[in-house]
Amino acid sequence: MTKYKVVMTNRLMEPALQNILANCEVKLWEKAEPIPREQLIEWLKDAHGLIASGNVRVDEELLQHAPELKVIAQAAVGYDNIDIAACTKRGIPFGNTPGVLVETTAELTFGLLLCAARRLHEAWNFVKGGHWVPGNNISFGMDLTGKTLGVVGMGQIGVAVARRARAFGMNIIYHNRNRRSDEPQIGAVYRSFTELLTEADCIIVLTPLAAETRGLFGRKEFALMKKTAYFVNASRGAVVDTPALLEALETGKIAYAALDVTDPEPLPGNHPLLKLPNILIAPHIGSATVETRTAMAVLTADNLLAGLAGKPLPACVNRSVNY
Ligand SMILES: NC(=O)c1ccc[n+]([C@@H]2O[C@H](COP(=O)([O-])OP(=O)(O)OC[C@H]3O[C@@H](n4cnc5c(N)ncnc54)[C@H](O)[C@@H]3O)[C@@H](O)[C@H]2O)c1
Ligand SMILES: O=C(O)[C@H](O)CO
Repeated sequence: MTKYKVVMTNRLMEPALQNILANCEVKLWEKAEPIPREQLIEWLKDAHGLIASGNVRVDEELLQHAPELKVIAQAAVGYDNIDIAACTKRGIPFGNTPGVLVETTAELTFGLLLCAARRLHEAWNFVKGGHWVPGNNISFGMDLTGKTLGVVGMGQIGVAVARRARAFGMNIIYHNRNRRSDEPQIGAVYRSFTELLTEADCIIVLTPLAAETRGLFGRKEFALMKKTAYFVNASRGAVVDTPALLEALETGKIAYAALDVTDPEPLPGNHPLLKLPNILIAPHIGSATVETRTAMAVLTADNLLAGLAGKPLPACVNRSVNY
């Protein structure tokens, strides 16, 4: 039996990779740098399936070079690198991995806030650097208990973060594209975007990156925040205007930022954000545990194989082409 041809722009965790290799003829890009566009175009010319990754742009121009493509899958919930309208126009279902990474990403997101508020990475560097001598200490942090957390983007991960914040005795306000009907269950109170910015002691961003959220946090928004505010971004780097964040941290418009995502990514080693004392940056590791990356890989393989077989994807973004 002829096997379907599949292009993978990065490696997936076992056993999902073995499942795909057993069922398909695979071209796998394994190098650390993103696959060059020309290489991807060349590989896609007779491919039936594509496993994409966040560093690959899937748009109309790319799809023109993939006439046989039946399905695209990606091991991520965010899909800002994929032109969904272009996929839909060609009848290609796109599968992502919602749900399976919610608790893990919430752990990292709330963990960033906790580490930032208690200055844990400064504390560790202080001790490691041999500065812990009588009379010397790091600058003090901030209690979370009793403070107001503002969640912007109260979706699956936002709700899981709110649950953790409640356990820490925080009051929770949120802003979302649509006001939620389950506020009592979540234990969060709705605010307009401006109200949230002015009222929150800590702000956590968990919206998708889309046209309406690109640059959502700019100079004006940082100016509205409390000077003591802690700002956490675990969504996508481009939701924040990076020069505006830099200025806000340098000039004391806000107190501190903790980021799991940056613009650009990876952040170059000489980037001015890295020179600031009031920032903590992680290299986009929200979902990066063995268990969760494995679950994401399994769902991605299931999406791919379902699409190749012409069946509904377990998690499909453009369902209109895949029922
Ligand atoms: N750091 C990481 O490793 C990591 C991991 C997983 C997800 N993410 C990011 O987090 C995002 C959210 O994931 P999720 O699973 O919670 O998705 P979700 O779809 O469940 O939640 C997103 C929420 O944002 C809201 N929203 C959309 N546009 C908005 C706007 N303009 N203003 C306010 N709210 C808006 C939506 O209504 C929704 O409630 C993903 O799209 C992805 O970009 C990052
Ligand atoms: O969107 C997501 O799932 C994460 O950012 C992937 O790493």
